Amino acid sequence: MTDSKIIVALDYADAASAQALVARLDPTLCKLKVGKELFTAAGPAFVESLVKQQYDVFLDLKFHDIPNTVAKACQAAANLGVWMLNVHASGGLPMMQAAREGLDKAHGTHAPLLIAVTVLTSMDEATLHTLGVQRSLVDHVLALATLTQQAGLHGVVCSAREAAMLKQALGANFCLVTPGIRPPDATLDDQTRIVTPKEALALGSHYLVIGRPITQATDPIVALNTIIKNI
Ligand SMILES: O=c1ccn([C@@H]2O[C@H](COP(=O)(O)O)[C@@H](O)[C@H]2O)c(=O)[nH]1
Repeated sequence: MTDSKIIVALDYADAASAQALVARLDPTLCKLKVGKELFTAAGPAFVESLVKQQYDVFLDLKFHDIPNTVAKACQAAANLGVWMLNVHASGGLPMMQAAREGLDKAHGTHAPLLIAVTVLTSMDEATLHTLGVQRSLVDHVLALATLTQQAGLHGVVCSAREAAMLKQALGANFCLVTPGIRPPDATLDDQTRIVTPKEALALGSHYLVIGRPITQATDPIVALNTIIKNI
């Protein structure tokens, strides 16, 4: 277990490419995130291999289904030994409560942190409105995060732009995990609600999820160390 606040998103097409980077990293330097691309390609065995290499692993599969299915999926994820996993808050209170209860049954005191995605950091307010959501993006994030806290989850995925507001509304212990992190000179890619690493921590993010600014850099280790130095 490292106290690093950086979670490197291992968004690779296969286990070999991901492992090539992992072998150059150090579990004391950062945590790792496995998302839909790598999990679909490499499966649970690769997640377990990262855990065996002493990494804290965030399994970012964003479960969203009927409560029973999500509860069982969370149990299966917990059995891989991951440090954190997530569901979509828009699955609603019964789904999130079932997820939490599923984890309680699976792992007792060693249960992973369970968090919920509010509004994806790629999404802006106009896109949110096309889904029929009429309130502002910030109000929607707050409503989903409040529901997540009511369900007894440990925190949320949000943009660091919403971190200060959520910290004030839901308390300093409610975990804020923020993707959409971009160093000052980085490209936006498909993210819209971006924040620099230093600013994200100042705003109250507990963990920064960083993918392409590290993985697509000419030298990912140099990119990671530069970010660490700047924060
Ligand atoms: O709202 C969200 C939720 C998850 N993500 C994930 O984080 C990383 C970000 O990667 P970058 O390359 O730094 O953009 C990626 O794995 C997403 O699936 C997110 O971006 N936003």
